[in-house]
This record gives sequence, structure tokens and C-alpha cells, in this order.
Amino acid sequence: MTSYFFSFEGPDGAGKTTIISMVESFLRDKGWDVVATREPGGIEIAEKIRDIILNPAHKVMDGRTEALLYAAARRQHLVEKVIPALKDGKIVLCDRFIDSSLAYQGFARGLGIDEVLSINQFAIEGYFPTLTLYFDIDPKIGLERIYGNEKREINRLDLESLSFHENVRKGYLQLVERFPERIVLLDASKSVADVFADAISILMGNLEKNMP
Ligand SMILES: Nc1ncnc2c1ncn2[C@@H]1O[C@H](COP(=O)(O)OP(=O)(O)O)[C@@H](O)[C@H]1O
Ligand SMILES: Cc1cn([C@H]2C[C@H](O)[C@@H](COP(=O)(O)OP(=O)(O)O)O2)c(=O)[nH]c1=O
Repeated sequence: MTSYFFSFEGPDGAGKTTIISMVESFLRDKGWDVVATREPGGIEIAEKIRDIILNPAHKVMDGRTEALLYAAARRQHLVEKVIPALKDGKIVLCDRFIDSSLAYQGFARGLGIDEVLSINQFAIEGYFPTLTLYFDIDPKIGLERIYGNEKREINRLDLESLSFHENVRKGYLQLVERFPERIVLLDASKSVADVFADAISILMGNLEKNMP
């Protein structure tokens, strides 16, 4: 059975959460069975790990500790929620997955993309996304969007310097080059409607290509 595991990636404030909820409603209206989830979190254990990682008070957290915690949350979320949904033939929409660790911890934190990739290969045991939509945005714009939204929690990563977030983007752009068969870049600076239209045309292209 073809599995439809779609991950959504990008710098903070790129618009992933907004677009995922629109994609979820669109696919449901078309009769698809969809599970939308997020990282870090998605299930109880991983949400608890999320609280540890993102707590702004945890300023002393070591970079490798951070990478290992994200990978641990990923493993539990994968085995408890993602794999069962894929086995049931559902479409899984995941707000962040392995590429976030490669861009944030591997590149921007300086731990090394390959080092963080090997931790995560242990965690995901080959369960890479079928397709990853990378929402490309100038981090300055993304952060302005976040700070302009009083409802949104400001987490420990949001508080990193602008140069850190610029390196996150650079890391993602390296991943687009490295995994061209899996990662598709979208221009997330467009309007919500235009970004949604771009996302849907890419996802429907993949779904129709693999229709039974
Ligand atoms: N294309 C867009 N143009 C302008 N504002 C946007 C766009 N997409 C999302 N936003 C707004 O930016 C903020 C961050 O969006 P969100 O979807 O939470 O981003 P992310 O999940 O990537 O951090 C929200 O207030 C959202 O309404
Ligand atoms: C999943 C994951 C997230 N992150 C970061 C990205 C975000 O700053 C934060 C997750 O918070 P989130 O609420 O997803 O931020 P946003 O909505 O802006 O995407 O953790 C990593 O550094 N590594 C990871 O593996």
C-alpha cells in the first residue's frame, strides 16, 4: 500500500501551521482520511519532551542534548501515531519532522548535518517522509509574523538571534539541494491563498501519481 507521509518544514513563522490546517480540511472534504500532527509533540510523551526543550528557562541546555531530545520525541511520535496511521492507509500531515533537526541542530547549532542525520536514522528506522514541503521565507519576516501574533507562544528557539534563524534557512536550502527527490521548495512570502494553492498542487500531484 502506498503511504502518504507529508512533512511541512521551514523557519519559524513561515506559515506551516496555517497551511497544514487548510490542507487538512481540503483533503477531508475530498474524502481522504487524514491525520494532522506536529513535532515536537503530537502524543503525550513527546509533548512532555517538547515542554522540556522549548521552555525559555532552560537556557543551559546543551546542543547535543537538544538534538537527542528532539530525536527521542520523534521516535515516540513515529511509533505511537505516524506509523499506525500510515498502516491504516491514512494521509499523515506532519508539521515538522527530521529536516527540522538537520537544519536547526545540524546546521544552525553547528553539530553537523550528517551527525544529526545519524542520530535520527536510529530514531526513524527508514521512515522518511514521502514528500516534504519546505516553506522558504526570510527569517526576519517569519519572526515578525510570530511577534505580531499575540496568541502564539514565544518559545526558547524563537528567542535565538536573527543570525541563528538565518542559518536555519541556509541549512534548509542545503537540504533542498541534497534531497531534491523528496523536498520541494515553496515561496512562503506569498499570500496565504497563494501558498495554499502551491501546496495543494504539489500534494495532489503526488497523490494522483500514486493513486491505486
Ligand atoms: N502567507 C502568509 N502571509 C502573511 N502572514 C502569514 C502567512 N502565513 C501565515 N501567516 C501568519 O503568520 C503567523 C505564523 O504562522 P504559522 O502558520 O503559525 O507559522 P509556522 O507554523 O510556520 O511558525 C500567524 O499569525 C499566521 O496567521
Ligand atoms: C521538530 C524540531 C523543531 N525545532 C524547533 C523549531 C521551532 O523553533 C521549535 C518548534 O516550535 P514550533 O511551535 O513548531 O515553532 P513554529 O511554529 O515557529 O514552527 O523547535 C528544532 O529545532 N528541531 C526539531 O527537530
